[in-house]
Amino acid sequence: MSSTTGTRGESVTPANPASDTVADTTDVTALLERGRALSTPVLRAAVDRLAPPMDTVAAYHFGWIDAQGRPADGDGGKAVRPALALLSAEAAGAAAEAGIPGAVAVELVHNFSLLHDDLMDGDEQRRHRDTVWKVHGPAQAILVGDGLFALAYDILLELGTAEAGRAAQRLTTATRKLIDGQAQDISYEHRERVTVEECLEMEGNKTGALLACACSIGAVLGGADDRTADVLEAYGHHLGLAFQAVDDLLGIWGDPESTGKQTWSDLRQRKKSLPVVAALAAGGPASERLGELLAADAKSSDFDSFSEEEFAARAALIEEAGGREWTAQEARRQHAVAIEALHGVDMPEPVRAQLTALADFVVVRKR
Ligand SMILES: CC(C)=CCC/C(C)=C/CC/C(C)=C/COP(=O)(O)OP(=O)(O)O
Repeated sequence: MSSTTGTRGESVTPANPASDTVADTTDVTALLERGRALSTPVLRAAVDRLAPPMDTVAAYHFGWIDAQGRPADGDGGKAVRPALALLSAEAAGAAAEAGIPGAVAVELVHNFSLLHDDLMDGDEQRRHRDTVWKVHGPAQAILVGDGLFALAYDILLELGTAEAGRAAQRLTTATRKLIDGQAQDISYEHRERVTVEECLEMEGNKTGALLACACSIGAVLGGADDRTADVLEAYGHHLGLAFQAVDDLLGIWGDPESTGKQTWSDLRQRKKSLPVVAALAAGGPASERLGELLAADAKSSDFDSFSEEEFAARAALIEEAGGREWTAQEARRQHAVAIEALHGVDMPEPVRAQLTALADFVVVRKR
């Protein structure tokens, strides 16, 4: 496997234990850059429609300006969903450009969810800078999130075509799942035990649904019939599950320099992410000790001032109980199912290869 780093640091070097079995992914940086280049002008024009100061707050969130309002070239995210939408339009036989409104609509919903999620979780860092609620306050985080959500439908529905209506319906279904997944995720933080099945269902909702939707609405806007869109949606769903499994690994063992988030971010949040749930389900001494510690943590009034060492001890138990390896295997399994799903559609072979490369990137990413 080759090792290279893109202009925004999209390393394709194996980054975590999920990466053992994937193919070379060296062209992914170009795919992500293309998605970003084609969608950003439309995204910026959409954001400009927000009333002040929401337009400025959104520009800060996307990294176009800094906290002082000066132009910036900040980390606006990996743009995985736009890349998927454009490739799916091509898979349907259209030019990539046909997928742009879908790419932008999904990216708007994704960013709405990040703004609200950071506020709900009290997360202070995203994309290597302070979160919107931290800089501009909770009201702006809520309002700008709402604004991005509404803009997503503007972008689709002002096309005025039957395809845009079908795409908007798929976006609504995906957003409902995204919200369900978030509600499940939050409720699980307060539960002592969550099954692996419950965790996978939650992750399919909170992450799988929107990646799936990026694919299906890109395809619909590219002229695909519903069956073809459904096949690409299945690819995106399993890719989303792989994506979230890797996110769960990075949420415990990720390097903050790469992820742009705090150390041990998911442990600080008491997330019942896959490594934790799998470790608790494994049984054995490490699993039992972890269960005791997490049960005590749930009642501890000192949890917010836990040291790095205390989180490191919990991470070590999760790993010893097998939660890290199980999650890495799950990422690889979902990656394989996603690629297999692509066989259900006739598409130009270069597009199939690019969708495969994007799936490979998802399991080797460090951020
Ligand atoms: C309703 C509501 C509040 C829902 C929240 C749901 C939520 C935050 C799900 C997590 C999805 C996820 C993996 C985000 C990171 O995506 P990414 O790594 O592609 O982010 P990037 O754009 O920064 O690269």
